[in-house]
Amino acid sequence: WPWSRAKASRLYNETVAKAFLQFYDRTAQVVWNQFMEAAWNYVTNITKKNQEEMLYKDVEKSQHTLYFGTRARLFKVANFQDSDVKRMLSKLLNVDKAALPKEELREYNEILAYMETTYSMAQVCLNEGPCLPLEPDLEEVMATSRDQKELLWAWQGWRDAVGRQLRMTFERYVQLSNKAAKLNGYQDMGALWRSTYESDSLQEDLEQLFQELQPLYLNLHAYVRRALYRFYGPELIDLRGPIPAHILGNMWAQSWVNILDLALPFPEKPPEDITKIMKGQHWKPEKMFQEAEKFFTSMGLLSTPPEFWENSMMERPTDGREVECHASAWDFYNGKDFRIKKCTEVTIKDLLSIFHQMGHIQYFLQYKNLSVIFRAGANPAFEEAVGSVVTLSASSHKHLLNRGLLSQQHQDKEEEVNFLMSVALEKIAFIPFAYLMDLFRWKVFDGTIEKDVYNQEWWNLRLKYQGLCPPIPRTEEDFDPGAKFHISASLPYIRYFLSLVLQFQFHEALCKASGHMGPLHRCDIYNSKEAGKLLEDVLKLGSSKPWPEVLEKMTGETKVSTKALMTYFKPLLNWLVTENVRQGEILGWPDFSCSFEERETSRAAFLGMELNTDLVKSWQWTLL
Ligand SMILES: C[C@H](N[C@H](C(=O)O)[C@@H]1CCCN1C(=O)[C@@H](N)CC(=O)O)C(=O)N1CCC[C@H]1C(=O)O
Ligand SMILES: [Zn+2]
Repeated sequence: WPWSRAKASRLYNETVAKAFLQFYDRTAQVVWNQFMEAAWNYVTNITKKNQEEMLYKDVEKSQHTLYFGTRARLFKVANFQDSDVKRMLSKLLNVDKAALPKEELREYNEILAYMETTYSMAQVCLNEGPCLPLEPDLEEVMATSRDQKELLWAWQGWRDAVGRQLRMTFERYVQLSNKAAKLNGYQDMGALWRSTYESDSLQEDLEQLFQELQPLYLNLHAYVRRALYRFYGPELIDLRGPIPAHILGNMWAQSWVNILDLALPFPEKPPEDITKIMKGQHWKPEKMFQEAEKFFTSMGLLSTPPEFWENSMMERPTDGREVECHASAWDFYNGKDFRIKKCTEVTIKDLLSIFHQMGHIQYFLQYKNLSVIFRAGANPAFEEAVGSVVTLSASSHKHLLNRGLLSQQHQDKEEEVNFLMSVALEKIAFIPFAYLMDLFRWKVFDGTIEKDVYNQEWWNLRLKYQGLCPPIPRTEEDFDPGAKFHISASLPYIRYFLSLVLQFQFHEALCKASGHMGPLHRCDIYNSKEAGKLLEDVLKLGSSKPWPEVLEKMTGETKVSTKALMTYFKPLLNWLVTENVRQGEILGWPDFSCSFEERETSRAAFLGMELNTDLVKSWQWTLL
């Protein structure tokens, strides 16, 4: 190639750079597409042969990345004019795991496949009876059982089947991850992950957002703790302590919406059971995907190509194939093939989750004509926020009524508080979980958390940020973080924390564009071409511009702000604070442990905590 013959770097000029990038783009589309096909074949039919094929294609992809990554370094971008060329070249410099020597790259890819497959194939067996997979069975138990012994069985069984198996492998994964990061010029893998946000104040900004959301979370935590106390009694709940992690309706306690029935502010006005209505209307998975797509096309956004409907996996296969059920959206980087893989059940929860996945597909469609280098969200949180922002409208009373999924015409004040509580149990409960997932991994990568204390440090963070504790004593034989998909699949998570704030900021901007008047939580942007245009202009930029510029295009602001989220939940916060003061609730968990065995080990953690109760008390009064 011309540049390989170039005598001096003076030939590595901007014109050559453009040819170099075009050649990269054309070849990357082929190499990445082949890898995605092999990866898809593996996760939708887990066999040794398919794993070998995927590992082989992964090596090819890494060779391609390394070839271009090393040559990109030779261009003197400083005096280049074209900002796109400069931005593309700088993105090529990070070759991630491709920097590892051949043998270690092979070992690393085998470790990644082993961890993700262990998670996807794990089951928990009843004494004589069947073995239950996570989806839908164990998740169903965690969501619907109100017998704390049964909940404990599923909670502990899942962690024995997954976390314990990954403990040793994870240690080697950390070593190789950090080696790869260092070979790319980063301190550790956490630093490499954080670099995608192009901000040197990311961690401080995130902590600031978390602190702003604390009053909302602490009030919800105290209120839910009271509700669980009423149902499970004092032998399980200490009204001044953390909540046992197995009774929140979710395997990881990351969403509490499944215990809405126990925490309904006005139980005499329960919301309609939309899952029942869907089943009564004979909804099928395909109809759920069509419903989600229709939301986007109603806004004038792009529809999915035929390949989507031909190639997606919308249900768990019944032909005995082992598959990875964790839902995901796939871009095959050929501008034509986009898919969702989901073991869909006909429930409102899965319908809303499909909106999230369809948001990824819409982003893929909007940026499909960009260079592959720019086929990503403005930052990973933008990717996550697109589907979630549409879900905020799709889950509104107005929208569900309009789509025939609710029959009750209007919502009175009390029903509205019930509705806001259901959204808060999904969104507010999620805040500290989404924050601590990468706080934990960043500390593991930078060595603050050493391998012989992984599990107790995990639980110290779960105590400090979520106000949870393990229902039974944990040891360093356990590896509870590994029981969460993204940790076994080595997928960063801070994107979901940032997306939680961003999606409300987007919601406010899109609702304004749609001409919505009135409370934010009643807004439904369905059918709004103005909102669709605003969203389209943002999505088609992909990652070609720094994300603050993209955020400004959408919202007029260049900074992530919790203002919209606080506006959305204001009516609920008022109700919560009044209720908590009436009950004389303690905000936070000064008793810091669930059971006497726990008391000793976590005392040190608690005493080291910054949580300052006087500060918290002051909030209570200001909020009042
Ligand atoms: C159910 C959802 N699955 C992820 C998602 O949709 O984000 C999957 C797996 C990880 C990445 N991914 C993708 O699809 C990517 N290809 C998207 C992209 O292109 O970046 C998920 O994990 N969620 C939803 C909310 C909280 C979190 C959870 O359930 O904890
Ligand atoms: Zn997502």
